[in-house]
Amino acid sequence: MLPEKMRNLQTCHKLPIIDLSCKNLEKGNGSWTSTCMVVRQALEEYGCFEAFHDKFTPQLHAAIFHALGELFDLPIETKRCYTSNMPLYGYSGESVQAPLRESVNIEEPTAYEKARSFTGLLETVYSYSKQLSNLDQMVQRMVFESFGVEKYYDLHIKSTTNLMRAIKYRHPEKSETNIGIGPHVDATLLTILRQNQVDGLQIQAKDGSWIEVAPSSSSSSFVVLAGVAFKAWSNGRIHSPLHRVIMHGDNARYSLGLFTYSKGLIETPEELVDEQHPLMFEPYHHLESVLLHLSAIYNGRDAKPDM
Ligand SMILES: O=C(O)CCC(=O)C(=O)O
Ligand SMILES: [Fe+2]
Repeated sequence: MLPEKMRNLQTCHKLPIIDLSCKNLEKGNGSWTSTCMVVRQALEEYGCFEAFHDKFTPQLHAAIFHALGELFDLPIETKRCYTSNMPLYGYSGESVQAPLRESVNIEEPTAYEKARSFTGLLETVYSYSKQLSNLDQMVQRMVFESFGVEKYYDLHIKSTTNLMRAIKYRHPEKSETNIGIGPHVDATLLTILRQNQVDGLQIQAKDGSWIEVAPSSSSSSFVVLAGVAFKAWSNGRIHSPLHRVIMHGDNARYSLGLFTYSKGLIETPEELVDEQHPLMFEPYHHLESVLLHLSAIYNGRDAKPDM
């Protein structure tokens, strides 16, 4: 019998890869419709896939990860000045729970002015989030279409808001844990992640095994992950996977995430509820409940899931 650690990584799963490049996809054409179904299948089976999207140039990626390196190299006193009125937004330093991890969390809608007045480096990161947001909206539209409820999409997307998170995981010292962030689900609708060349993200498959995510280094590659809000919205059909970051090797890992929330209600469309699929989740105020949850963590109480 293999030790538990190895057994859990023994997996024949491979994360689905989906090409969402605009040159191939036009809303309404055949490949758009079939790609909507492929996105749905990936989110139902894994809650996650690797997306290719051709709008991001290698130059842009080089500039972004260069900016991230400089951002986290700023003195700790400077980073701590990037604060927010909202709990856990702004700069979040290394902690007992995640000793390798620091993050800078930029929230909309005040983000632009604030990021700009803090440092030009954050402005670069924030402008990138605008492009990621287009990808996010495209995936959400595809999900709505794949479930035949596109009539709700426009209203839904108007009420969404994003958090852009820049993360650094330093490599662990010999005596330290190699856990960058422990297993959690995101409370988002969707999370879109882009990393530097250092892997470490793992996604739990439905059978309990961990899939090591090794995205292509192409500037067009992103990891798309469903949060619990999409699971609730879809009446449990979309899977929201546990995921974690494990650090290997000597290099620091940098990642950028776009985290999407609704400022309104998460409510399952009536079309997705019937006798075989009774309502699993009562409607709830998304962002409001996430912020309440964060306040609970902030006040030292134990809470799950992560934001
Ligand atoms: O750094 C990553 O790739 C994952 C980060 C993550 O899961 C989170 O911040 O919720
Ligand atoms: Fe996460």
